[in-house]
Amino acid sequence: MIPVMEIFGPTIQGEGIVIGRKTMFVRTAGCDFRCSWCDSKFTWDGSMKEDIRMMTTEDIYRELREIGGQSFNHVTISGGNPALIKDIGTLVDLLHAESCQVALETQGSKFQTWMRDIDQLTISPKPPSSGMNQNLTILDDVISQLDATKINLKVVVFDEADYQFAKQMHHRYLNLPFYVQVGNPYLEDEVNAHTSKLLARYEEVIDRVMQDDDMNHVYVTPQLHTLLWSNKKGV
Ligand SMILES: C[S@@+](CC[C@H](N)C(=O)[O-])C[C@H]1O[C@@H](n2cnc3c(N)ncnc32)[C@H](O)[C@@H]1O
Ligand SMILES: Nc1nc2[nH]cc(C(=O)O)c2c(=O)[nH]1
Ligand code: SF4
Ligand SMILES: [Mg+2]
Repeated sequence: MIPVMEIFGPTIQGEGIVIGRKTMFVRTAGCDFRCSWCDSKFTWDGSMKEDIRMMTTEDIYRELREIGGQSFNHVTISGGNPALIKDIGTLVDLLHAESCQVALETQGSKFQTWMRDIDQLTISPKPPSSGMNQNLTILDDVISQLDATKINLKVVVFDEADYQFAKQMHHRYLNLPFYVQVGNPYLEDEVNAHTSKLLARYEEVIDRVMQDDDMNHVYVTPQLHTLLWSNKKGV
C-alpha cells in the first residue's frame, strides 16, 4: 500500500532535467526531513492528514487514467519522500508495462532497489538554508547503488551558503548532470503574485553562476510552475 497525498495532471514538469515535459504527478505522504522552506509541507506537517489515502498500485493507476485519460505517457512521483515507501516498485513496474516513463524526486536519504528502474531520478540534497544537515555518507551510499546515466542532482539555492553547498555537491559528483534551482520563499498560493520577484531571484543565481569558473557544466533553472501558478496545489 502506498500513502498518497494527491494525484494530478497532466501538467508540465516545472523542474530539473525534464523541465517542460508533459507529466502526471503522484505525490506521496510523509517525509524524513523538515525543510524550513518546503513548498509541500502539507505532505508531512499533519495539516492535510485527512487527505492521505492508502492506495494500491492498481488504485493509483486507475485514478491516473480517470484524471489524465490517454493524455499522458509520463508520470512523476514526488512527495514528501517517496523513497521511504517500499511498495512503489510495483507502481513503477505497472507504469512501465503501460508504456509510461517514470520520474522520481527524492532527497537521497534512503535507497530502495526499485529506484534503479526509474527513468529520470532526481536527487536533491538539502542546502544549509533548509535547516537540514544532509548526511553525505548516506548520500554517497545511495548514489553508489544507482546507475549514473539515469540520475541527476538538483540543489535549491536561496543564499550564498546554499550556493557554496551547491558547488560542493557538483564537485563531489562531477559525473552527474547538475541543476541549480532558484529557491522560492513565497509559499502562499496566490497565482501570479510573485512572478517578477521570482524572476529577479533567478537572475541573481544566474549572475553568480556565470561569473564562477567552478560552475561551467551546470544548468540554472527556475521552477516553471511557480512562475506560472505560484505555490498553487495540484499543478
Ligand atoms: C517537495 S520536494 C519532494 C521530493 C523530495 N522530498 C525532495 O526534497 O527532493 C520536490 C523538490 O522541490 C524542491 N523544493 C521544495 N521547496 C522548495 C522551495 N521553496 N523553492 C524551491 N524548490 C523547492 C525540493 O528541493 C525538491 O527538489
Ligand atoms: N508542475 C510541477 N512540477 C513539479 N516538479 C517537481 C514538483 C514537486 O513538487 O516535486 C512539481 C510540482 O508540484 N508541480
Ligand atoms: S525533503 Fe523534500 S518534501 Fe521533505 S521537507 Fe524537504 S523539500 Fe519538503
Ligand atoms: Mg512542488
